[in-house]
Amino acid sequence: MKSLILYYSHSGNTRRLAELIALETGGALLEILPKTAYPQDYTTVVNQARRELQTGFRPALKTEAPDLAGYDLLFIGTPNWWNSPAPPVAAFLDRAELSGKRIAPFCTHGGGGSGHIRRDIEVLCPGAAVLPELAVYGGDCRESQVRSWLSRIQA
Ligand SMILES: Cc1cc2nc3c(=O)[nH]c(=O)nc-3n(C[C@H](O)[C@H](O)[C@H](O)COP(=O)(O)O)c2cc1C
Repeated sequence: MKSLILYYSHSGNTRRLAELIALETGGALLEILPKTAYPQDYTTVVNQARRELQTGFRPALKTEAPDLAGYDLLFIGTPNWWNSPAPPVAAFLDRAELSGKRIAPFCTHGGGGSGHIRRDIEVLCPGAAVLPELAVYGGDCRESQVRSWLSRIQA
């Protein structure tokens, strides 16, 4: 079974989790990059993200949509931004044709868990089977946690 691990990461936590999932599954990694990087300053990015999420803004992406035809399982990773997927992830999913795919969401967060990320991904991916998510606190990802999630979702 071929899998692809797509993710956006602002400060590196979700990237590290994506890399661990790639190691455990042998799947390919693809980082979703916005054309304009988000500011590093925490308060600035928090306010920008709140505005974008309130208005449903979709940033332009540097990452081109790959051909997803050969993949049965797509891992979709995002930081928890205001309980939602980060706008670059929503922008990617908005354009992708994912009907009939299995989607495994994963996120990192600052204490709020996965918020409504899984539900938002379901709305963004009509016709896809969205599996239970993995939510990891900050950079605290452990092989054992990833392995038990992978076995739970039969990846
Ligand atoms: C714009 C923004 C909004 C955030 N909102 C939340 C939130 O609502 N709940 C939460 O638990 N953590 C929140 N966080 C913390 C991040 O989810 C957490 O630090 C995450 O691990 C960052 O992942 P990254 O390093 O891959 O960017 C927020 C962080 C940012 C920058």
